[in-house]
Amino acid sequence: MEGGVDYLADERKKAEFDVQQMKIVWAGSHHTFEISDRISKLVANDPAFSKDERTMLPRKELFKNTLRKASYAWKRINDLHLSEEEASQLRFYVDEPAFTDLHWGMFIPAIKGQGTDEQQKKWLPLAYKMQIIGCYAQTELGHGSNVQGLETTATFDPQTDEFVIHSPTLTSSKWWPGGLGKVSTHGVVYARLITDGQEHGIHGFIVQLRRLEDHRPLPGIIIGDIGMKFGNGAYNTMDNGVLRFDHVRIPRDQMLMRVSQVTRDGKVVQSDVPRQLVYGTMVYVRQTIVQDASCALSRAVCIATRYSAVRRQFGSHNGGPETQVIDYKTQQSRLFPLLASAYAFRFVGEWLKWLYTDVTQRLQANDFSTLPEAHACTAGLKSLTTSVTADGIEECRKLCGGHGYLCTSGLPELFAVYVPACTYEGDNIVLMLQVARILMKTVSQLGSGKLPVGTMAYMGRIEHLLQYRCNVQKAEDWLNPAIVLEAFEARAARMSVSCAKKLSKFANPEEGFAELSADLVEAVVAHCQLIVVSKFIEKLQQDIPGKGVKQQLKVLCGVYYLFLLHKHQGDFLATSCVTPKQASLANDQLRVLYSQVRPNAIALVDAFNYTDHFLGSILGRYDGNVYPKLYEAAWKDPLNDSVVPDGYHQYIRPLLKQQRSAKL
Ligand SMILES: CCCCCCCC/C=C\CCCC(=O)SCCNC(=O)CCNC(=O)[C@H](O)C(C)(C)COP(=O)(O)OP(=O)(O)OC[C@H]1O[C@@H](n2cnc3c(N)ncnc32)[C@H](O)[C@@H]1OP(=O)(O)O
Ligand SMILES: Cc1cc2nc3c(=O)[nH]c(=O)nc-3n(C[C@H](O)[C@H](O)[C@H](O)COP(=O)(O)OP(=O)(O)OC[C@H]3O[C@@H](n4cnc5c(N)ncnc54)[C@H](O)[C@@H]3O)c2cc1C
Repeated sequence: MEGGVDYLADERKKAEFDVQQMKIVWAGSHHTFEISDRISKLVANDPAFSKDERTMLPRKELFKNTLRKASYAWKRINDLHLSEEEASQLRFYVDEPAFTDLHWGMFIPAIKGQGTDEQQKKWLPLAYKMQIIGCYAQTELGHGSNVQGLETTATFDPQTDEFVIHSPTLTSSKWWPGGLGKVSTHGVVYARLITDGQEHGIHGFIVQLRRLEDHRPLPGIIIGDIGMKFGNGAYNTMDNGVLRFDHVRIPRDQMLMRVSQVTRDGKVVQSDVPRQLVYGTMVYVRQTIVQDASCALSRAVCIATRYSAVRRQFGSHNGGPETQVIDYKTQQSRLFPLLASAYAFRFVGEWLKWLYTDVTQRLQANDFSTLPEAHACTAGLKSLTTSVTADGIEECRKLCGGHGYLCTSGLPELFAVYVPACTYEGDNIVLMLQVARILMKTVSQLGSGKLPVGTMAYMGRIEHLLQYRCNVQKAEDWLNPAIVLEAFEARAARMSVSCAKKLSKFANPEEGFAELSADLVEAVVAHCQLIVVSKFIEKLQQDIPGKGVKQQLKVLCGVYYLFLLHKHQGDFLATSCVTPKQASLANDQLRVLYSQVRPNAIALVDAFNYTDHFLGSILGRYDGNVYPKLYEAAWKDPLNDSVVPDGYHQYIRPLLKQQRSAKL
């Protein structure tokens, strides 16, 4: 893959499986592997996409550099006639948050999902050619999670056949939309629809924000960037923006009208599409965020695993080499569950993509029956995977000791870029509580004859799950997927039923829900972990070619669920799903699996097929040549440009002089 001496060659020789085949499993297919391999190399080999100085640039330079890269990327996409899939891979491997993420990831999907055929025909060609650039302007200074609480108004004026978009208060200023601050010419703006003095809820409107001639804001529009965010480089390449409207007029046909229409005389007509489709873009993006979680986590794990094999501490015998830190059981027990989680999230992300595609096809045929399942799965899995990934990146930084704290390890920037995923596209707790509502509704309907479907189907066997007793006798019994699935199902079902029972004691269900919300979130976590475990197990039922590939995946699947069982043994014991003895056997089996991962660890992270450019980490270099490169990089820091620092004469010399004269 990369040239030069391979300091990890001995580790690579230990692999017990076909790494090339694992790369294809990770990519999803031969086709996606070929594209991602080719495009990642194309980006890595082009100096215009260098990331070397990103964490050292002041904001204005950083932002301009992002604009340069985005414009160059667009030129490459067109010059090379890249397909939509190849273009999106190219943007991914450029690896720099930019306005284009929101243009392609939210603006266009919002028009596709909520616009009528005519609206799509009018706006999409302009957007596809980037003749207009769009953002998704929903969140306000005063309201983000509570979408129904948004204050921006869109009042229909029947005299002129226009909507008047207005920000009535400071807190109604749009605040956060990516790409809005400095770039977008247009936005899908969410506002309260008012016709004839009556409110009709939140709807999306296509609003032009800047003149196409000179990029100045249109009359009545105040627009800018909201300021620096957490971390060096990181998400500061993005112009998250603020936007205010002073009675800005747009034609009536710029309200996205798939869900509801406003007629020429100001009547609001609901189509038979459910109103929740106004939230459809969020469902789409949450699904992509789950896929993205496996990328971010695998990247951190790749860095920490390679470095753990390079790094040696203690244990030298007769002057021989010290022990590789990856051989410490504590290191393995922190690192390998994250490696297993990266694979688990990959497969659940793959499944969620399938689910989303299926729901979209059904929606097109006016079948809305699977929308609640799509909402529950995307909301729950987005929350679970982003929380684990953000914590996992930080754990990987700690696994790299002191060097992990250097920007050249790539981990601080990765964490800073990634951690807002726990907040954007729905705060993780708020989304978990959405799933909790759906779980409680499902439990309350048990026995009514309405069978739970999709990922809640296991609740249909509630009687059995409430009586279930785990029959694990010895550690290896924990390798039986059927036993594991039942234990996870019973735990999730019992936690939900327990919450439902407590809820039923409250006279006011909303009060009960608020009071029990922390317990409800725990029940949702159990439910979502069950989904991930079951999708991993399902993946193993497929035909997976390649020497030893399936076996490695079985080991990783075992690590994933046994680690969860160990970490959450309080839940499993409290719900009597396992006995203390069985929990202890699970932990014994987990240690056995760690020792099976160990020889394959480097090959398992090689299977992600990341270039050194994409990893952006000296510690994670493919060749393991860490120390000379760390040493070399230190001298490139601008602080080392001069031997005597700027400020010496002003601040250090007078200090030293003063101490000398005090002594004399
Ligand atoms: C390759 C492409 C990559 C592109 C992406 C790049 C990433 C870029 C990085 C960052 C982008 C970040 C962008 C943003 O952050 S945009 C803003 C996101 N904002 C949010 O997510 C807000 C979160 N809040 C909400 O979603 C909602 O307000 C709410 C929490 C769900 C509450 O809403 P509301 O009060 O209206 O609803 P109820 O709780 O009363 O529920 C009513 C019924 O509706 C159902 N429901 C709720 N949401 C949905 C949905 N999304 N889809 C379908 N159904 C939904 C809910 O279950 C209730 O159903 P019931 O049957 O009980 O009536
Ligand atoms: C980097 C970044 C990019 C973004 N990009 C965009 C964008 O492109 N477009 C856009 O429109 N928005 C964007 N956003 C906004 C984002 O969607 C919101 O920040 C997010 O939805 C969370 O809402 P909030 O900020 O109002 O949090 P709040 O809701 O104010 O959350 C604050 C705290 O209150 C808790 N909380 C809130 N409600 C409840 C409840 N009912 N029960 C229990 N606890 C609760 C939360 O858990 C949290 O701990 C972006 C945000 C970030 C950070």
